[in-house]
Amino acid sequence: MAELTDCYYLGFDFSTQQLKVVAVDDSLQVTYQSNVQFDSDLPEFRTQGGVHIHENRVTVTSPVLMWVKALDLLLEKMKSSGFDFSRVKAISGSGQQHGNVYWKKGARKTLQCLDPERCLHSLLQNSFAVQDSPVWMDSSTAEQCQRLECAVGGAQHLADITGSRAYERFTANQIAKIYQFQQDRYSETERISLVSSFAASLFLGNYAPVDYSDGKGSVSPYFVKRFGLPKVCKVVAFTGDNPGSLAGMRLQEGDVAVSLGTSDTVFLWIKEPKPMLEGHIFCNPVDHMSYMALICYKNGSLTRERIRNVCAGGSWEDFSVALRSSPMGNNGNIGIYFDAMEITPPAVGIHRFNLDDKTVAAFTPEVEIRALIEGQFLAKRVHAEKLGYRIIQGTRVLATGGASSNKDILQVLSDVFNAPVYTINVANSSCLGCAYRALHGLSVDIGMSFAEAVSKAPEAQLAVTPTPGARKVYEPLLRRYADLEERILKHTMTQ
Ligand SMILES: Nc1ncnc2c1ncn2[C@@H]1O[C@H](COP(=O)(O)OP(=O)(O)O)[C@@H](O)[C@H]1O
Ligand SMILES: O=C(CO)[C@@H](O)[C@H](O)COP(=O)(O)O
Repeated sequence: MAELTDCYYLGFDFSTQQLKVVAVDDSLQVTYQSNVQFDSDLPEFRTQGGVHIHENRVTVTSPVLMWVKALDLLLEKMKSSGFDFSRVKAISGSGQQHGNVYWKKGARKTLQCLDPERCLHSLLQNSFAVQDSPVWMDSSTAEQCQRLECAVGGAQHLADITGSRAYERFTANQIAKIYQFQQDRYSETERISLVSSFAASLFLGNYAPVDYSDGKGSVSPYFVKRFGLPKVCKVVAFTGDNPGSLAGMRLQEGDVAVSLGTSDTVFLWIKEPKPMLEGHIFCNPVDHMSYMALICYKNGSLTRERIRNVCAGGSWEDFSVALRSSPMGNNGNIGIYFDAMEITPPAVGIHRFNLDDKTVAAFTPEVEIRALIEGQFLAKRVHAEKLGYRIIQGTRVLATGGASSNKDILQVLSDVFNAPVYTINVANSSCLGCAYRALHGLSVDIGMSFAEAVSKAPEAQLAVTPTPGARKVYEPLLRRYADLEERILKHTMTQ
């Protein structure tokens, strides 16, 4: 078989609201990007923000066939735009973390002999025992979490052995709930995948193991015949979208990454894991001797969109004008906006406070917008510091996710963290990281490290620096924010 030249490496991201793809070439330049938006491109699934929020408000699912159909659509889109699949040497990808997929008995056989004349969606229609996959926004498994912590010997012990206490969105608790309430579906299930390993399974034409940093297999003959991928194309293990972003931003120890996607997350590259009752320790996707620490916030972009709609007529430009024309520190007004039950901390409701920490019923639109953005970033810094993280001289904040395209939001981030904020020039760092992982996956056998494999990749660019005087404004606000959040949490727990 002749060696492929001028190769491409593909990174896919099955995130909450969309499926995205990035292609890079051998010199790590991005050559292609595209996406499929679940709500608008696949309206037949009637999702909002890519999900269905059930009547009880705590159960949140996505139709598994929507993800399959999105892949059909994206690949067809690539084909009709002339994308040359024959040059693809390796594929990797990521998925929103924790979401789980239940393959029905017989599905493996179906995956192994897919007819290239037909789309995946029609071929896999009957391959799932549970049609509505629980996703990371779900918080309906409090009972299962309690039982798990009890069985294991307490929340801290569970964190010590797994990296996290029991969180409602985590897959084990979701599986326990399906086992408890949908016995028939559970017994029809032949394999449970994460969203990431489910996506890898589609490309492999067989079940992929759950995130394993450097495993790889050959692409399914289905994609060779239908899209012209080379037979030698490898599928490199898919991972979670946040680990994918860590790879895409080429995070270094000492940096702090802030992802502003559907969820907001803060994550760090760490060497010494110290599991606590808040936050998570995950495997590091590019270095098996290191870890990543992560804190997740549920009320991210969707809350920003709601406030934009109410206070800025639905325009990000007007939202930005409000941020630019209001002072740092918002004249002492603080807002905490938990539209849905938050993950960090587990509290709910909209809470506005004036300069004297007195509750107020409403803010003017301009104050509301700044209160939201400042509140979100104060929360990120307060919780990162609770986990022991310190902003020091030389700290870089690396921002990614949809809202990182908004410089005025990044300015507030830089001011609250009192550190420079950097971005990479590809909106989806997870796709990019997975394209890098695809490339690296081909050279792990010769012992090449991820850092070596991507040493030629473009560096993150400085986006904004802190406004002079920011530290003086935000230091007291950080203390006030922590106290106010504590007050809300106590109130939530006594209700
Ligand atoms: N100019 C902007 N300012 C603020 N937020 C934005 C802007 N453009 C897009 N977004 C936000 O980005 C979000 C999508 O981010 P993305 O990282 O693509 O999400 P996900 O990967 O979870 O699907 C949208 O919900 C939207 O609110
Ligand atoms: O639950 C978590 C992380 O633990 C979320 O960050 C999900 O991974 C969803 O990611 P986005 O679609 O918001 O990027």
